[in-house]
Amino acid sequence: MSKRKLSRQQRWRIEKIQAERAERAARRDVHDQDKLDAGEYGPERPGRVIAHFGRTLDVQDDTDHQVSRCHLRANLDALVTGDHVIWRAGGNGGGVVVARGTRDNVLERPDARGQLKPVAANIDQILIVFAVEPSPYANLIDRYLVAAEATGIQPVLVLNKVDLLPASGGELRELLGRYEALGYPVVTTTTQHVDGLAPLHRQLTGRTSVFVGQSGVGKSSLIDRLLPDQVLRIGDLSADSRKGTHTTTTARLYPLPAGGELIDSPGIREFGLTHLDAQQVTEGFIEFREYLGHCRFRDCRHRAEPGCALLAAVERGDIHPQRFASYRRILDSLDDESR
Ligand SMILES: Nc1nc2c(ncn2[C@@H]2O[C@H](COP(=O)(O)OP(=O)(O)OP(=O)(O)O)[C@@H](O)[C@H]2O)c(=O)[nH]1
Ligand SMILES: [Zn+2]
Repeated sequence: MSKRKLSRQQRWRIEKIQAERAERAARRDVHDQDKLDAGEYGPERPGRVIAHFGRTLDVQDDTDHQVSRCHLRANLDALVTGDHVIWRAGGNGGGVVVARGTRDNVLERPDARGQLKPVAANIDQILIVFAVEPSPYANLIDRYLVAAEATGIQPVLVLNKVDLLPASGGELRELLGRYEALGYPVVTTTTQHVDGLAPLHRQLTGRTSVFVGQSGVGKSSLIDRLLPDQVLRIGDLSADSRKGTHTTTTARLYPLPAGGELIDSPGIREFGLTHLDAQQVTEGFIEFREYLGHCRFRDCRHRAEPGCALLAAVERGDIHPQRFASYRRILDSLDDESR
């Protein structure tokens, strides 16, 4: 068989599969529409997506908090964990999602091909976890803050393993003071004391949060303590036979015992500085914002230009030199990545 013929045959197979798929989806939608018209589904109710497996979703009702496995009307775009939806209950515990609410914000991550894909929505705060050990490298915190600022979601700094801090408090305490002065909430934790998570509990109550941070800082340890009843937290998804191991990357929303929610997945935990441009980095340093647009040259790169408002602020001591150095390093690393 010639190479060409084989590839034509393959193409045909692919087209056939796609056509069948589209037809199936259309049939299901017509079928749904019939059922909706015939009143086989209950009334429209608000809910929230707490997990998703392709076009199958677990939706928690806003009123009675019951979870129903729903499918998505074929005319709706893919939803993510955290999305507010309108759904209708069907027979045997299932249902159909008929509309998506507007998103306050969305957390995105590049997929295998480098395309940004939403992974979770409607998040109130990103908890950036770092630790006394392994200690954060210079500008790690700034990198996370810039990435968080670009999403529009409030970042919160969580310093874990404070049981390992020297009595004097060390440099990290000083560093944290600087971020507090910029207006960032800072919380310190330890999993080694019974009440070591008290300040964290206060920060989480009534909000939807995600945890991010470097390996080894204690994210799993903290989350295990926050969700004591969720031993199967991530593992239970891979037991779902319909999607195999792929579902382990799916974000899931967990209610916190004291109120509030946590959205977690391995992918979310690895959230970091990806796909940012120079402008996002510049605006990600919140104390720079009041000076932006005040440089003598409109295209000022804030390097050595005369009349640079940022450099003048650093000079006066209004911008900390370490934050400015950090800014330059992050910009330089973007240049490296795009080369
Ligand atoms: N001393 C001390 N050790 C801690 C604390 N919290 C976690 N650890 C330890 O730090 C190590 C790493 O904790 P993990 O919870 O696995 O960290 P992680 O951030 O989930 O790491 P990855 O799974 O690699 O992303 C473990 O040996 C924990 O026991 C703490 O408050 N104090
Ligand atoms: Zn400038």
